[in-house]
Amino acid sequence: MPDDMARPLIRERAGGSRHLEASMMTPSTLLIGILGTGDFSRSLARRLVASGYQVVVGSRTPARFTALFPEEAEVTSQMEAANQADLLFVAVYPEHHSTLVHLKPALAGKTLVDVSNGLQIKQEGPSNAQQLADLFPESYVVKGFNTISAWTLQAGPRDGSRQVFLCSDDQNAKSSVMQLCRRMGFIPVDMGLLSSSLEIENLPLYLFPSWRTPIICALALFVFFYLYNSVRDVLHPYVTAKKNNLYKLPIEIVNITFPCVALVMLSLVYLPGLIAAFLQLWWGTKYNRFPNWLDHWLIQRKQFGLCSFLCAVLHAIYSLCLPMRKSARFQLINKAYEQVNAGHPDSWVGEEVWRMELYLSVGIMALGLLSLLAVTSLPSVANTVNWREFTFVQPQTVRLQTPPWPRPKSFRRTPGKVL
Ligand SMILES: NC(=O)C1=CN([C@@H]2O[C@H](COP(=O)(O)OP(=O)(O)OC[C@H]3O[C@@H](n4cnc5c(N)ncnc54)[C@H](OP(=O)(O)O)[C@@H]3O)[C@@H](O)[C@H]2O)C=CC1
Ligand SMILES: [Fe+3]
Repeated sequence: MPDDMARPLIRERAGGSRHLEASMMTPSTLLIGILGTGDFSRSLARRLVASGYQVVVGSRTPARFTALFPEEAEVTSQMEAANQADLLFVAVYPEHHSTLVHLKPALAGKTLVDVSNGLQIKQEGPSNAQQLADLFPESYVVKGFNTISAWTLQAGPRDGSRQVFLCSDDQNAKSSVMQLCRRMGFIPVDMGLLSSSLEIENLPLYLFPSWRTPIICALALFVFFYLYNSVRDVLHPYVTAKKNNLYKLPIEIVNITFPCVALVMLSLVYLPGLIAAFLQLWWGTKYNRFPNWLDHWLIQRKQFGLCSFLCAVLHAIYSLCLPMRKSARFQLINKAYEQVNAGHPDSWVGEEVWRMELYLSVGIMALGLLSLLAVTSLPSVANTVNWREFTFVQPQTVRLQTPPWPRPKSFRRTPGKVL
């Protein structure tokens, strides 16, 4: 039995376990074309080949780029690719779409996937996809894949961005692209008709869309509490007792401001849920739509929570670093005492204290941000690791797609027999 135990449950192909996904799929008869040989095209070709598709790439100068594509993909002229392929990705910048018009007869009746992105957010159409549809009225244009980077395509959909937003005026064309999308390991999201393409093209241009309000909120609260604490702990003692507490501004005041912000932000995580529950009780139904502001607030609860967590982490780091500051202060005061004792009344210690406070607060801030970065990048690192390589459990796709073994006799095909 030792030999049996040593044999792996899932047999590796010559190319290694990374090809497992492709090997489990039925060989596709669909020939996928890609126009353009840029970064996106190369990554897409790799992904399609790995997903079991036949790929033909159309280039203006095919000989120059053949070596950059996987062996299984054929690199040929644009016309040849347009003639051969059943479905084509247009991986060419939108300003060059018009240079493809000579392919119109070859592309008639075929599905064109427009992957292009805009350079700036557009509020009004026509979108790139609509312009492409106007250029090729006899083809079926599907908008999609523009939110997936060339890097994600190449690495495989293991990190967070797995959703592919698709839209088209032709239901069949959209369905075939959705199927292709699933086989490549992505999750298609149907966005309806081609008129939604403007929205899809704008998506990658929004920078952290759901973070804006929570970050503005956190900053506004920080400023408010910082001013309040400065007035209470620095200005008030100065006015009433002529006590100089200015040294507290860079570290101590910041340190007591963070928990205030963290607590208020945490309450902002729970508050919209309570308001929503109250509204539902008030209406007596859960089928009414919430007002827009509440809807947005509910969606951004995670970001509010993470901002609150950031403030709590910074507070913890500041608190841990306070003893460090106290010992440095002690040493400085000691030096000042020695200087005064030695007959130098104009001591430089005041300036030194300021410098020390400044360095310390900048250092602590950097430390806090770095630790937060490390914490937030952990989930994506965890996603990038291929856990299958560490487990002995067969992935579900394998169990679902391998036929039962040994097959019942009645299911076996007799070679040469016409059914
Ligand atoms: N890179 C990315 O991560 C992403 C890119 N996209 C979209 O994919 C499309 C392609 O992007 P990308 O691959 O990065 O761009 P590249 O500049 O790397 O490639 C563009 C390709 O277009 C082809 N092309 C065809 N006609 C022309 C022409 N007249 N002038 C210049 N080039 C032409 C060229 O191939 P050849 O010379 O062989 O004809 C060229 O390699 C763009 O619309 C972009 O918005 C979308 C999401 C992510
Ligand atoms: Fe505390």
